[in-house]
Amino acid sequence: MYVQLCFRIFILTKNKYVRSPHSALTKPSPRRLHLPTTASPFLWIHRFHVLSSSRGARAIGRSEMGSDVKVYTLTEVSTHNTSKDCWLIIGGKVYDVTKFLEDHPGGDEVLLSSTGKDATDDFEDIGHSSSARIMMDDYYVGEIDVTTIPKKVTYTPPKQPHYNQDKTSEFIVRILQFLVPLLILGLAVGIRFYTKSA
Ligand code: HEM
Repeated sequence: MYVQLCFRIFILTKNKYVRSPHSALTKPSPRRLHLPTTASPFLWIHRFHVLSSSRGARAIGRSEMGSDVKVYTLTEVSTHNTSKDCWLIIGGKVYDVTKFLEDHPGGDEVLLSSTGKDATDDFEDIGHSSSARIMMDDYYVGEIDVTTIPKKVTYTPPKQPHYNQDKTSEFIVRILQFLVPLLILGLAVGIRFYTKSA
């Protein structure tokens, strides 16, 4: 504790010392994380300390620190699938929308039908407004363990078989197309000739 205090005093005085005359014109931000202007190890230690403090934790974000975020599996979330207890998975996050069911402008049924799966696509397809996205924060309960969500199966159509791969049969068909009408014509002429002479 004492050593930490000494470091801080030293760093504060050192920061004051290294600050250029230009920076004195601007109001120094207390939240700014000072990047070391020198290769001083003290400044690196100070930066590390700020990052690991609660202030730094907030700057990084709750999810990256991972301490106060609850991570749920798909199976856990799937159990909350009734009008009295309804959870959704949208964008890797879990939302308890039970209290929102009646107020949802799109109705409660769509929300209930989006339980037990990743509802991100359903949510995005509607084209929800930015105010709807801000509203979501009120219902946030945790993160989803993405490994528990089955991967999307993309449909790839089966390869069509090439029926006309055999060139020989194609050639025979073409010849027949030409010969058959000729044969019919010849037959007709022959019959006509035969009946006339008879
Ligand atoms: C926490 C999650 C959700 C919140 C906070 C939310 C909020 C809203 C809001 C505020 C609207 C009004 C229009 C807008 O401002 O965009 C809306 C409309 C709608 N939402 Fe949601 N929604 C959520 C999840 C979902 C999900 C998962 C679906 C599933 C399909 C859905 C389907 C709809 C539909 C169909 C409408 C009506 C759109 C229209 O009439 O044009 N919502 N939602």
